[in-house]
Amino acid sequence: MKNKFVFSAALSTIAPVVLLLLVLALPFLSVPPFWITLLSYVGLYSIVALGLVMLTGVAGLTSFGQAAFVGIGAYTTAYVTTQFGLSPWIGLLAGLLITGVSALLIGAVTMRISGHFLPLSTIAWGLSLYFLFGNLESLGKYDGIGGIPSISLFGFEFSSGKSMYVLIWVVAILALVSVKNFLNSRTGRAVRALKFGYVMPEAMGVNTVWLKIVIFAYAAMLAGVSGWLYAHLQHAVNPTPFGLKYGIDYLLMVVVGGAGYVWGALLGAGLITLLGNFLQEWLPAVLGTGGNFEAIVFGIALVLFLQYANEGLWPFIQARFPGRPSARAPDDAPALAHKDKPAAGEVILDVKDARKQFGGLVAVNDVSFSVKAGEVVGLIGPNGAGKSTTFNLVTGVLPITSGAVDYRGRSIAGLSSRQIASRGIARTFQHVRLVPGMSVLENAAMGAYLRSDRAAQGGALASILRLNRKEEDKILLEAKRQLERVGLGDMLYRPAGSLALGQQRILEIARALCCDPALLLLDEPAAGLRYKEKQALSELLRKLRAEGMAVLLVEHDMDFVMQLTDHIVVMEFGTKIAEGTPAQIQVHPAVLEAYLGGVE
Ligand SMILES: Nc1ncnc2c1ncn2[C@@H]1O[C@H](COP(=O)(O)OP(=O)(O)OP(=O)(O)O)[C@@H](O)[C@H]1O
Repeated sequence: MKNKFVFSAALSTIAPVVLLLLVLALPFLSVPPFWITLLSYVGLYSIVALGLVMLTGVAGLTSFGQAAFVGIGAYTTAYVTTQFGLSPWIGLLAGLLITGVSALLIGAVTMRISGHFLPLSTIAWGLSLYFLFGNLESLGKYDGIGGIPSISLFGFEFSSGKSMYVLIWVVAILALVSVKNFLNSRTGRAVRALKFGYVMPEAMGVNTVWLKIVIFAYAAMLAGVSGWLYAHLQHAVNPTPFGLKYGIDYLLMVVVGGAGYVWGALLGAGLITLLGNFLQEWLPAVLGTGGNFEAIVFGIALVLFLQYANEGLWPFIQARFPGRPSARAPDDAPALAHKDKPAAGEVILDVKDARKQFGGLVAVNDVSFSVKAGEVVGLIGPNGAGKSTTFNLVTGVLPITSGAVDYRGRSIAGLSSRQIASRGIARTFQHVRLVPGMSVLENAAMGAYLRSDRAAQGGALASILRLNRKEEDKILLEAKRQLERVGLGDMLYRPAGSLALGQQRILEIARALCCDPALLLLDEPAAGLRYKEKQALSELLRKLRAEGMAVLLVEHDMDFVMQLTDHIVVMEFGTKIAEGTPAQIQVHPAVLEAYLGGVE
């Protein structure tokens, strides 16, 4: 196992270096200039596609507007170098600034939009920018801007096709490494979770709206860099390559290559560029020049890929590699800081007259109960009794209508899930919410999102530059410790999706433990588990209770609840109908009435 990891980790580090060497060697071989130019375009498109892999493939945010950001990068440098005679490097900085700021502004509006509205808004954005480029007098209208100078560095001028080819590919490889580093970090793991809904990452403390804006800006800036290189390769810009058609082509590249894989960006950019070039020559010869047949072929290819290979081609190549490189826990690292824990018996959670109304429906009707440290409390009741709603009031998923929820003496009513998580309340979900393709270790590490020292992490930029290794080691070691604590220590590197349901539920508990909680909220933890799995879960929760953890669980499995809990709260039609020890609840007339419809 260890050897396999060393090999695949080495492979993932070596691959970009091998690619770089190949790229640098090519101009010295007698490759025809035509191929050098074509490969330069593959590099330019790869840079844009890498941003899209992160945005669309990994985070699930479809954007048709990337070509417009390429346009901003290209037009900015074209304008400042030709109008003001400034250096292309100033053009790059100005381009990055304008792309970044416009992406932050557009992102702040569009990233709150969900479903089909997001892709639609990116289409609108792509179209409007295209027409803006084409209609502004200062940008040369549809003729564009010509006479753009070459980039020069330390006296060397990138004026030849070969030198630009090398520069483009060095940038493309740096972009690849940056995106890979980013996705393999604390913030990157949160990005990888976005596609599977926002409730789980928010419960781990992730500000999902801000994170989406950050990756939108990151992808836009990569597109802007590509535009900068394009302008200085072509020495001229016009609106055509920044229109919607190119926005669609970028998406096609990512879908064909493998939307969820960084190497898929390069593969897709290569294949679509070569195919496009081939079709441009071949189709008019066969079908005549009367129609835009290339677009039709690409359209058909897109439909076929989405239908039959929606993961793209990269997974087929990756299957030939021995194991997937992933984050690995170190053998040793300093421990993460943790909060003071309450003394056994201290009231941790105090719910007082909590009320939740959905319009006229009172889902939770002035319910009160409390949970102490070192105690397991069960919240039970027939379907529709209001258990999940109560749970959601405590975890901040739903705003409370009236009443109070105090955690360790301080009100948490009205706080967001993020803020509640930061106080020390961790939760699991009724329907398991894991990132299936991510390893067990990385899934658990999501729980430690709020625990790392963010100043040391430095956020996204530190991840990109790999300045986050010490913090990463601490987080991954903590994840490993918690997984060992719950008995999943020998499954660290398996994809979470390959685990049995029982193990997935236990993994959710390990992830919750990584939050360093004093209160654990478990939503139907025994649902769908086999007898043996339930026993293992019971044993684990007993162990946690003995360590002083407070546990509140919503559960339908009466045997499980009766054997495990210290105290039970029973709800029916939103109201608390009984409360007491398992023995008291089992003979409580109101409970028997609620469950059995009355006893004689
Ligand atoms: N978002 C919502 N909007 C409107 N009504 C809701 C909403 N969520 C829950 N309800 C209603 O509130 C009541 C309590 O639902 P809740 O899901 O809390 O019950 P439960 O005890 O958890 O049930 P189950 O055991 O089936 O999960 C139900 O009548 C439900 O239809």
